[in-house]
Amino acid sequence: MSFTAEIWQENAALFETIRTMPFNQELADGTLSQERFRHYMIQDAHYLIAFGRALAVAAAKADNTDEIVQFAHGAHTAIIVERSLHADFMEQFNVSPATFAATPLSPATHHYSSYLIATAWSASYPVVLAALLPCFWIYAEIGRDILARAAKNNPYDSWISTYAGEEFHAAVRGVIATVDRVASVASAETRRDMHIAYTHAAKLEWMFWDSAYRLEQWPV
Ligand SMILES: Cc1ncc(C[n+]2csc(CCO)c2C)c(N)n1
Repeated sequence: MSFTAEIWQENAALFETIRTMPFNQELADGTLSQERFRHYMIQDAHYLIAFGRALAVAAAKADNTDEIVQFAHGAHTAIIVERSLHADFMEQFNVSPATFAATPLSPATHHYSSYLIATAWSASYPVVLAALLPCFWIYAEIGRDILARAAKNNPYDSWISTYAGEEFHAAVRGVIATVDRVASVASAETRRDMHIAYTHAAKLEWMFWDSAYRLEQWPV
């Protein structure tokens, strides 16, 4: 079994919890409130900037030129996606630039963003990649799962098609292949740390969606 197949299997219950959580169920059936989607989108714009930075650090740590290109391109894409959130969704769901500028990172976004950036700078290349993998892989699987059961005329259609689309899936297959390559030459100790990083980031994906559903704010 490949390293990534093993990681997927180990985290299968967590994926099922994410797949069936209220945010994703309501996103699929089109009943998710605009207020919750708006909260998610603003936080996602913050998150994507941190994710882009972490990918750029991964590119700088890469073992070979193909992987420098792969992750530098990923960093570029994360920022393009962040900008398109402003140009398309925020426009459509009435989030003005002033509202975005006045909304700080929520506790969950702050936690996930800080974890990725700290890991990118301080961990070894294989562990950095394992921490970045859930963001790609879980979104690809959630995107396809939601597309398969999405209601007709779902107001969130364009969000769903981004993550269910072939272009995104091709990029995800590329990241999975790189993680398998890196794991195949890593020590047992590094592979163990990769498992820990993957599970940690996957839990933060759950927390991110859950916090949007709860319209999470700072308690003080
Ligand atoms: C919390 C959160 N996690 C994952 C993604 C998905 N995602 C966004 S950009 C990107 C890679 C592009 O380089 C991926 C996989 C998201 N949007 N928000």
